[in-house]
Amino acid sequence: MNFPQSSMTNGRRAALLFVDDDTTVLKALRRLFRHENYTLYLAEGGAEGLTVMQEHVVDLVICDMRMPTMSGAEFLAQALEQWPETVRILLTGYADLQSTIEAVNKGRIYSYCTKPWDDEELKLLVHNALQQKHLREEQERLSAIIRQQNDELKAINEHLEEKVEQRTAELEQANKNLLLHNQAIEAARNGITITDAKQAGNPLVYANPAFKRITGYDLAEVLGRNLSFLQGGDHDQPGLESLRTAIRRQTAGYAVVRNYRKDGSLFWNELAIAPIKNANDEVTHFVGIIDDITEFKTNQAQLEYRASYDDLTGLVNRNLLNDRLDNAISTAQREQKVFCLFFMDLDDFKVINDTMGHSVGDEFLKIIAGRLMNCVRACDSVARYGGDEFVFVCPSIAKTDDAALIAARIITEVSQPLQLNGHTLQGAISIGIGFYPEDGLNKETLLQHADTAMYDAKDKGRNTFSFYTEAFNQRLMQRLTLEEDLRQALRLDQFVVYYQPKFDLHSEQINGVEALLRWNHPEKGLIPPDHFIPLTEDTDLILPIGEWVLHTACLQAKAWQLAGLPAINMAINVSPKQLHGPTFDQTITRVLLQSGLDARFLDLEVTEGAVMLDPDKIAITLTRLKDIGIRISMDDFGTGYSSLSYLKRFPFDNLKIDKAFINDIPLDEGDVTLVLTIIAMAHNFKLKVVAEGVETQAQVDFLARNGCDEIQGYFFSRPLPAAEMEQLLKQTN
Ligand SMILES: Nc1nc2c(ncn2[C@@H]2O[C@@H]3COP(=O)(O)O[C@H]4[C@@H](O)[C@H](n5cnc6c(=O)[nH]c(N)nc65)O[C@@H]4COP(=O)(O)O[C@H]3[C@H]2O)c(=O)[nH]1
Repeated sequence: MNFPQSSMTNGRRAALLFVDDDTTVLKALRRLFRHENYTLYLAEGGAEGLTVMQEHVVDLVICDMRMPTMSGAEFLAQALEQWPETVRILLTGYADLQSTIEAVNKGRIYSYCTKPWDDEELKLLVHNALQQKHLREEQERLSAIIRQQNDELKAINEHLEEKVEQRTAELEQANKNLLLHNQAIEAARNGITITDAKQAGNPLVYANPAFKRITGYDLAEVLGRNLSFLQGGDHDQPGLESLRTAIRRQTAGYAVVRNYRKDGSLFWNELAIAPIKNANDEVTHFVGIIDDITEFKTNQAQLEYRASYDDLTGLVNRNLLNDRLDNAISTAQREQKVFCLFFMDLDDFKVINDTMGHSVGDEFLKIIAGRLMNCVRACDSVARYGGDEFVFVCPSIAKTDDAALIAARIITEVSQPLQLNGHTLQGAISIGIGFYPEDGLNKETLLQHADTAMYDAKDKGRNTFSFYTEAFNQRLMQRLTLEEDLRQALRLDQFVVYYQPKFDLHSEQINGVEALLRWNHPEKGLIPPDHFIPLTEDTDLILPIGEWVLHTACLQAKAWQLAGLPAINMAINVSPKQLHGPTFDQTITRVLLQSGLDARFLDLEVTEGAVMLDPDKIAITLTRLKDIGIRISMDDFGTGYSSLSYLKRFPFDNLKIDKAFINDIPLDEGDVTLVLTIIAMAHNFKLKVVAEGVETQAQVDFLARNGCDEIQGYFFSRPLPAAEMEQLLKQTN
């Protein structure tokens, strides 16, 4: 028989092992299979058989059942454990048949063959066993391949599923993103448009809701149209050209353009466009982002305006004035020309502001600004330089005569009465004029010199104009020096108070003194107050100096009382600035407290001009002072407004007739009538009358005869230093 397949296992010859203690059996078996295509191993016992199996690959074992030392069953059990793939066949006698069949059934051996065996049967058994082994191995190999392929398939499947899941997630995310982008575009504050770049005329295919909010157009009205309709007729704009170029070149573009809403109103569009490309890199659409920057533009314009113009009056401000002056100077230099500059300051504007409030003051300034503009040519610059200061640069005026004409016109215009808040007001302005280059080679000097000239105009009586002169500049410089000297005088204690007695014509006694300030200058000697008080008024120096006088005079009055001299009134001059100060009554109370002087001995002399500045406020202040016992005198009566209503309105105790009316009595009939009228009128108001500047016996007699209560003047005594005044008090009272 030929069994070619079974003799080969995995491409090699199958190996058979015969185990029997009987060498004749072994030889018989070898003989039987010698010519078959097998590799044959022989072992004379179980132990040797196991050694062979360890050293060689054995496909089939034929083993005798009954062997000494190790039985066939024992050997096969060990072989099964170590080489389960090896086919095991038992050679058995009939005596062992039962246990052999059991072994077959339990799978411990493949089959058995009873001794003596039939050769062909044994060969067939071996062949079949090997065939089966081969088939089983083949099946296992195939199963392994199938298992491996299954595993690979599973892995591919799992990978595919993973991929599908991932793709699905990506798609879901992409969908979400798309939705989000869509919502973002719809919710965007900026207008967003998409136009079709492939169609002629680049028509609109999409616009978000903000587009409607900004332009007022519904989507239905604008779809399919070219967005140039937003320009209205306003096509001549530089920004548009850059947008057109961008579209032509299919690139991104940006421009700020004027657009018009559906209602025709203008809005500033900060427009950015960008091309959208398809997969083939072709531009299919343009996206446009519209930002309505109208508010920003308006604010910007306002800021620019504010940087150059005065908010209140709309006149040029200092910044722009500086530029214009620079220009005027360079033009004048280039063309060898002269130009003129007016420095203007409203007279008594502070009074309007203080008495009527800032809003009236502002309105007043606006009206004046308008009037100034009326006086100049449209191309000239009138600037608001400070609170109530204005500057006018006039390149066309080169001669003093022309400048004087304009100045006069400005004064006339400003002085026209005007109605504000139910009041009739009359403006007044002082103008200083300087010429370039004569009065200043640069703008700072020119402005300063015109300002100096303006002070000259003020000095000349206000509501007038002055040309800059070096002489006045010198005077101004002296004034500045004097101011500094006065500050120093206060620091160095150079002020002294003189006292001039007041004589009571009824009791014929000194019943008071007036404190009069002197400046004991180390070089110039005693300087009278008229020489420096006006300046201290202008500079606020009067406040510390006035307080010093109050303090010194009150201390002096108290000192005389303490020295046993009869108690007399101490009259002290109060300047308008002091009186209008917010803490004047507190200052007085403090001075009284510090000096220890009883309020009823203090007599404050105020002028008509001072109370006139803000009558309501001053009436309250004076009443408050009067309430604590202080006396109030109206000084210099007759020189100012001399209004009867004032005598009623303010809590005056005394009325002082100015020296100007006393000088020529009793000879001048006019003055006599006036003085008699004042005395009668004052008495009607229950005021005492004091005559100032009494120098002659005739004046004394006249005044005594006509009921004047007190006199003050050189006739009785000049103002005296404290020590001399003390002597006089001792002698006379
Ligand atoms: N020709 C002539 N003059 C006479 C005669 N009798 C008095 N006088 C002068 O007339 C001035 C009277 O003072 P006033 O009217 O209050 O006028 C004062 C007053 O307005 C102001 N003044 C003086 N001291 C002070 C002060 O402490 N504070 C303030 N705010 N002003 C003061 O200065 C002005 C001038 O003061 P004075 O030079 O001291 O001049 C004093 C006095 O010396 C006379 O018979 N003939």
